[in-house]
Amino acid sequence: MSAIGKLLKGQWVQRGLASANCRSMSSRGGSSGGLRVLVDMDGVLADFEGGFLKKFQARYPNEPCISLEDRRGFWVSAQYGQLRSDLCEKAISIWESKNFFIELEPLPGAVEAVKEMSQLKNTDVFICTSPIKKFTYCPYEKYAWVEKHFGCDFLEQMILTRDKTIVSADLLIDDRPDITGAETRPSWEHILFTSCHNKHLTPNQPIRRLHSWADDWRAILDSKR
Ligand SMILES: O=c1ccn([C@@H]2O[C@H](COP(=O)(O)O)[C@@H](O)[C@H]2O)c(=O)[nH]1
Ligand SMILES: [Mg+2]
Repeated sequence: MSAIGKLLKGQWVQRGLASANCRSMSSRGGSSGGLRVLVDMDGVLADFEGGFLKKFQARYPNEPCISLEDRRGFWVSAQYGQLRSDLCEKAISIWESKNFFIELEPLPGAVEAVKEMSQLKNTDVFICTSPIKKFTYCPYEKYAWVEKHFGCDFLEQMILTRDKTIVSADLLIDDRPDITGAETRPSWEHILFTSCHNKHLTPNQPIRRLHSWADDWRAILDSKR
């Protein structure tokens, strides 16, 4: 049976019931016409790196792994592949598995900060995240994660795209250092969110950082108003 067939037969029908209260009209949505902020999900709101390491160690207890302290580079799979070539596929198998994305823990202060940000006057907040191409679980679970931590009204603010350069905004808060795509001059300023994989990095271009959600994100927003 195709992946879509399986989804329609099982997962969506079953889990869709859990979200029945999200079917009604939302009170969110629309735009204030003010500052537009895109907030990435993996590595900014959700603890992708911590969740990955925990599940990798649980599934492959006899394989070597890379501590968060030793992580370098955005691509987890690439660093595991350098450690030993077959570990690349094993790493990928972790985030391709059911319940990987939904079970990620929020990063400290992330949910509180984004809820507060979205309540600010003249401020429109969107969660902008890239799904993996193996779509069986990831896109569904990303929506479910936002519903779980922010409530169903926030689903109006979701943008799933593998090319963030074509999304127009004032700011993009994202842990990936190199964000490229079809648009060579994106409208947003990229604020690099510090993560275990990028904290040692000195980017070629000057780039502002948000070191954590305890850092002064309000000042960054105000600097663009
Ligand atoms: O080695 C890796 C690490 C992460 N991914 C996936 O990339 C995206 C990252 O999304 P962002 O919106 O840039 O945070 C996410 O879906 C990870 O699962 C990967 O494919 N390989
Ligand atoms: Mg990210």
